[in-house]
Amino acid sequence: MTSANRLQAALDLMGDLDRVARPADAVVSAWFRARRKMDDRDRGALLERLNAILRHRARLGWWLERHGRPDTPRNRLLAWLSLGEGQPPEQIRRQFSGAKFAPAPLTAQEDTLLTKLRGSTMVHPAMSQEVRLECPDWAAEPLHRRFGDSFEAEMAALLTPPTLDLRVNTLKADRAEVLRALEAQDLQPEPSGLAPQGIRLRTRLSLARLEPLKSGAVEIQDEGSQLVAMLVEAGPGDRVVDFCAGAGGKTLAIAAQMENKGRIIACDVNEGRLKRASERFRKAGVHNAETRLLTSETDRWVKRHKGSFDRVLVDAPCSGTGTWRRNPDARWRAPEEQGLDSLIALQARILSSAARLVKPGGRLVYATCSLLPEENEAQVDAFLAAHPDFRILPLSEAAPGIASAHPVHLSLTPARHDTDGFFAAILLREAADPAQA
Ligand SMILES: C[S@@+](CC[C@H](N)C(=O)[O-])C[C@H]1O[C@@H](n2cnc3c(N)ncnc32)[C@H](O)[C@@H]1O
Repeated sequence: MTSANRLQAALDLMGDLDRVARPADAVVSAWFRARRKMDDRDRGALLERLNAILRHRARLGWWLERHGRPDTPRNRLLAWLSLGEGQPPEQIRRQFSGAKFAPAPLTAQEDTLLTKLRGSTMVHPAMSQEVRLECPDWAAEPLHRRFGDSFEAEMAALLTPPTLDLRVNTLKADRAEVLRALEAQDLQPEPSGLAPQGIRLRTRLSLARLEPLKSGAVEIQDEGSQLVAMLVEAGPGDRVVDFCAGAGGKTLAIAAQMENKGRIIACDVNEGRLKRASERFRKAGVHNAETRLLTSETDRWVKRHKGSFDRVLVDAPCSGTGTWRRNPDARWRAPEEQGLDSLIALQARILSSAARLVKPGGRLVYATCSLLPEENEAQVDAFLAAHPDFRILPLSEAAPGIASAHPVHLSLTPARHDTDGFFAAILLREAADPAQA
């Protein structure tokens, strides 16, 4: 592809992203599926540019507004080429040639925009802190409250490109063996600092090159997510529920901890995700997991299985504020679709319903990939106030090796831990007979 063809491809994809109200990664996957023949290098370059534009969305919008131009894919791309890539107007003009598979020539207004942007840098002193740090209005107040003096550092960390984290599937391989295989491919793998089965890759690569991924010896999973699954501490033979299992990322990690013994039930209200989970179980060699589609969090199945499980994980639907490194577009979508308040109410209902499944003496883990206190500790406090038969197991007792950003619960933040933002609270149900405890 020529550089002009790559720009036209970026415009097509940005147009789809603006039109389709779905997460960027889903839109991008669909777009590439329809263009399977695209060269790996073109694909990599396109993705890199697109992600950079997504990570600079507020700042690019600020510049367009300053110069009285609407925030369209074309204007955004022009502003990016000028401010982000430092391309001079004449170079941009040459690529917007109107030739086949190249963008249409610049209009007079677009040309003026480039002239005005020439010599400016991405950040301007008149920008608010929120624009400079790409923090949407809906999340600014709770994030300031959560981070105080660390707000700037945490928001800046959320703007860095994510690393690629892998979890070794101990049903098929061990970490030393996978590390050796990745080293042999010259991928410079590093064992994760906190997750015992984690491996971090910092070199950019096409996933098609990752042999252990094809064989099911590793899964892609952020280190924070691996730690949440670890806190469930499910053992071989346990009966476990992963209540909001989605496509089974944490179910897979828990099943491996259980050495394929016992039973883990992956529940969700989304049939498509559970289908993907089943496929992943097969590929990973997991035999002790099954899926259960729920009609809602109060499905009759929950009532029928009250008090039946040793471990229950609630990986609740949330604002996803902790995953902005990976999903930069999520800032500008979620959770306005359903509203933060209704999301918080849903989390409370899910937690309280899933808690019924826990045996006396059993463990309930409530987790989110949110950084907002109202989805995390406030949610746990409200649950405990309404459920006196549960108490907290402090992280310092459950996993003393993890230096959390919260005194009692697991709280991982991008600036402190170089992981996605994650929260998890471990709740124990009092044993009916104190001797059981
Ligand atoms: C954070 S995601 C789960 C991610 C998954 N555990 C993983 O590790 O890959 C939250 C999940 O909650 C599910 N969900 C939403 N409402 C629910 C409800 N009322 N009951 C159960 N699950 C629900 C969503 O479909 C979504 O898959």
